[in-house]
Amino acid sequence: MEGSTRLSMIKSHLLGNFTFDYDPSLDEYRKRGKNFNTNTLKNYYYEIGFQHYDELISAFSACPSMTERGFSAQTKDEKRRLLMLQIQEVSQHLKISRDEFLKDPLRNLIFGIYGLNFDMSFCIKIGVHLALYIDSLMNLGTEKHYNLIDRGNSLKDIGCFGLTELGRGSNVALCGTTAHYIHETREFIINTPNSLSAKWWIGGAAQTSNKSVIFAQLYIGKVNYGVHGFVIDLRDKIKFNPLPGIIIGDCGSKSENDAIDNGFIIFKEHKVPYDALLDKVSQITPDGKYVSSIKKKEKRLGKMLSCLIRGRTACVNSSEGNLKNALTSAVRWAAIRKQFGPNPNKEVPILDYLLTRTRLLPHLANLFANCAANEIILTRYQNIKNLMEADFERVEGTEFHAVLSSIKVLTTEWAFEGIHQCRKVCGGLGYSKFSKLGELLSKHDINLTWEGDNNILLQQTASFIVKQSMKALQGKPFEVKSLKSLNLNRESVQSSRPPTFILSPNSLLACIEHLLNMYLHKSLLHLQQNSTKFENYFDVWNVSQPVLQSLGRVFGILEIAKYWQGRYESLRQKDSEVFKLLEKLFCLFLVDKLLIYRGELLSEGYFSAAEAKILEDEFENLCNDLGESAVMIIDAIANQDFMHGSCLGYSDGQAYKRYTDLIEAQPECYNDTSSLEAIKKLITP
Ligand SMILES: Cc1cc2nc3c(=O)[nH]c(=O)nc-3n(C[C@H](O)[C@H](O)[C@H](O)COP(=O)(O)OP(=O)(O)OC[C@H]3O[C@@H](n4cnc5c(N)ncnc54)[C@H](O)[C@@H]3O)c2cc1C
Repeated sequence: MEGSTRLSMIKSHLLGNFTFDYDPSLDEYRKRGKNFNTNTLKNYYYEIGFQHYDELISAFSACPSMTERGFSAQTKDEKRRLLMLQIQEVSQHLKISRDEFLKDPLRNLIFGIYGLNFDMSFCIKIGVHLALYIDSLMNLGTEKHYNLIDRGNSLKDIGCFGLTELGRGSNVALCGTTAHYIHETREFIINTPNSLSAKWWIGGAAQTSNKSVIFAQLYIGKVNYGVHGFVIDLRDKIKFNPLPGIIIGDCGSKSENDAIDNGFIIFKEHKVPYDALLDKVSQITPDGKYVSSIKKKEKRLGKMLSCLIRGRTACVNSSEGNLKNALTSAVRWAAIRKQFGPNPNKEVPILDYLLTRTRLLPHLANLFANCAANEIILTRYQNIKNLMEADFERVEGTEFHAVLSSIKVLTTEWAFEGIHQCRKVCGGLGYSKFSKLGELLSKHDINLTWEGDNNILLQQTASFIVKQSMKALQGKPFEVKSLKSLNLNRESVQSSRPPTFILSPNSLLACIEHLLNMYLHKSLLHLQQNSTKFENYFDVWNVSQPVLQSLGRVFGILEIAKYWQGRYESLRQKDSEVFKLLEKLFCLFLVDKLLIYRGELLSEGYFSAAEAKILEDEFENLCNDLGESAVMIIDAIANQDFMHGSCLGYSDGQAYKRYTDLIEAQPECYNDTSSLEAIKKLITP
């Protein structure tokens, strides 16, 4: 037992009403796990950007507001104050500047990942400024905006990102805010023409930001040139009041993430200078003519929205952090918590039950898949960014958008389901605020909607696959890697059967590939059949959605799986035990996904009922086998205890003591008189 743990146990014996002997349950489970090198697994998991983690861990650990954050922040205001303090403290320990970013963009991305592992609100608050506001200036602005980027990086300005409106979210092309060009003075008048056009939900607008990138319809005379970005001062920097012609309010309490001050913004004929226009793509010449390097309006909109890439990336990263923190609590707690047993005097840990293992282990496999998804982005992001800077319309850019959209959907959904399962595995104590699981679930929830609603994003992935396939059917071969495994021959897809050794990683992967081809042909068939029933493509597309959504999903699963397999293969020679462990997690991931689509595969005749049964058995075998090592796996990849902050998930395994200490530390624990008067009135003496 560590000295500090022993000391705090002695103190609690003296002060509290709950006393516990040292609980060895977690240590005992650790000894049971299959012997593998946890360092190899840790190095594998954090390999990309490994060099940056030490800097981040020591910066975060040096901030008292982060290591001792506790559970005291209750109200919206308290949460906001604490968050600002955390940002302030971290910024004193970490160098952030445009030069640092350009020198090493990976460092910034890893900073985002680590921050999201600490707390979504923390990272989103600073992320809206650093990623959405500053990225918009970098992607859409020109040299004259560099000064603003530097000011933003050194926190002399704080900016927000104003796209969504009260009346319009997903359909941003129809945003209502207008920017009318006045040629005489070379200014724009920014206006909110009606209540539904108020900018809404804008993170950081209600209190923190003095600047914003605002998206508005650009008009010259009566001609509308579509949505453009403008960088606009919102407040004076002395009193922090909104400038004349700008009204700002708070969007009110939310389900969670209240530390982020989401606000609404109304413009009343507010004048801004010409340089407010982020003019990399489009300019207005001195004689008042509109010129643009991207001719089509909808393509220009695509460029404007490319600023959302990092936001979407953040959703994938944050899913990994949230799910990992939840699993850390649930797996450790399941090794500590004992219920029932063959011997009435000796209960067994709930993690011993096959049922618990089948509830937790598929989510652990998803977590490793999410880690692979993070890496797909980390390894491709800079290259794609450079390619798109040179030529925005490159097909590689569209492909990246399709891949990112699908993996954003998958990972955010996996994390949501996984966190909820972890809450249930932790039973009643999982519902306590001190387990952090409820907070994680509510905070994570919005990842399924912001940065592109998941259902809309899947449509974009499906649209990319369908368009490219139509071109390929007309004789233009697939140009991008992710589509090379598509088989355009419907008969050959329909007649294909699973490889004999259905349970090997390659055979399972082949089944997923088949599933993708099956959904491709189903989608094309649905679109074709529906085009005879409906007059316009809008309706054809909409009624074909159920099958198109599956196409978008399976595409992402295959992309992640292909990447993941390549990564763990690199360990085959280096460490055969860790290699075998990762291979099992990989197979569990694929088996779990194939079981989701088992009905479809059976009805298409791809599987027989006996083959489906083999898959079901394998699912149980893998969960059972991996369940034995689950604590060791979590130990290898878990965050430091202060990062997850859950009393159930601490690495010392003293969950009961940590929980009751927190309960007794609450001022109202033994002395809550808040409703005493009302109770007295209610109860007749
Ligand atoms: C806490 C929070 C913070 C935010 N921060 C910001 C910010 O800083 N800046 C900013 O600009 N925005 C921000 N947003 C807005 C966010 O990006 C939008 O909420 C999101 O894009 C979804 O738009 P919506 O809410 O209008 O939903 P809608 O677009 O109205 O969608 C509602 C439902 O309709 C469905 N739907 C829509 N179209 C279709 C279709 N064609 N087919 C089938 N179904 C469809 C969707 O799937 C969804 O389920 C924030 C939102 C929240 C809640």
